[in-house]
Amino acid sequence: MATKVELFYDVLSPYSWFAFETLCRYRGPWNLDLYFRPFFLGGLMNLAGNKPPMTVPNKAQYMQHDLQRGAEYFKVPLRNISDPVKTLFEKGSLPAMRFVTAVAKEKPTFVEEVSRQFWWRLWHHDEDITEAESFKEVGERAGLSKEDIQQCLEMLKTTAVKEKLKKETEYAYEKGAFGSPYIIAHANGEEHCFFGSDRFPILAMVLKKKWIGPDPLSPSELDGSMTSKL
Ligand SMILES: N[C@@H](CCC(=O)N[C@@H](CS)C(=O)NCC(=O)O)C(=O)O
Repeated sequence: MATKVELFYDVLSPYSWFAFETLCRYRGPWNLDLYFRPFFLGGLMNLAGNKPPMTVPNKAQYMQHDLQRGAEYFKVPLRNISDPVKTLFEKGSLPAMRFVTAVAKEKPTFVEEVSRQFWWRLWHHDEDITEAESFKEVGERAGLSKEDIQQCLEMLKTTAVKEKLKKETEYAYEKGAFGSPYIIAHANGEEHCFFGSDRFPILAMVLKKKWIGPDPLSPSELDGSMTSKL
C-alpha cells in the first residue's frame, strides 16, 4: 500500500525546493502517495510567532553558503538571489502562493510543475514572482493552456482562493508547523511531522525504507548505500 506523505511548502523557501524534488524522486522507489499542500510562509511565521532565518544576521550569512552546498548535494539548480531583502521581504510570495492555490483548485495535476517553475524563476533565474506576467510565464512553462492561466489569474483575487490558502496555512500551524518545508508522513496509524529538507534519513527510518541520498535513481558513492536495495 502506498504511504501518504503531505508536503507543506511555500515557493519563497529555498529549502522547500530541496525537499520537494527529493520527495518527487522518491515517489516511485518508496511508493509514496505524495500530496502537495501549498501554504503561505509569511502567515505561518506570524501564527507561530517565528521569524524568518534571514532576519538573523549570522543565519543569513550561514544560509548563503549552506544553500549552495545544499544545491550541490540535492542536485537542484538553486542559486543565491541578488537582492534577498527586496525579493523575500518586500515582494514576498503571497500572490504566487495564491496562484498556486488557484491551480490546485482548478487544475490540480499541474500544481507540481507550476510550483517547480516558480522555484526555477525565483531561485535560479532571480526573476520576479509577483506580477501577472510572471504567473503567465510560469503557467506556460508548466504546460497550462492560455485559458487555464487566465482563469487562475482571475481566481487568485477571489475570496475562495484567499480563504483556501489561509486555511491551509492555519491547518499546517495546527499540525505544529513553524517553517517550510513541513512534511507529514502517515505511517503505522500515526502522523509523523518533520521540519526541513535535512530529515530524510529519519523519515526513511520511520517509513522503514532505505535512504540512498537525494537522488535514488543515480545514487552517489558518497551516500554510502550503493550496494543496498531500496
Ligand atoms: N534545516 C532546515 C532549514 C529549513 C529552513 O530554514 N527553512 C526556512 C524557510 S527557507 C524556515 O521556514 N525557517 C524557520 C525556522 O528556521 O524556524 C533545512 O535544511 O531544510
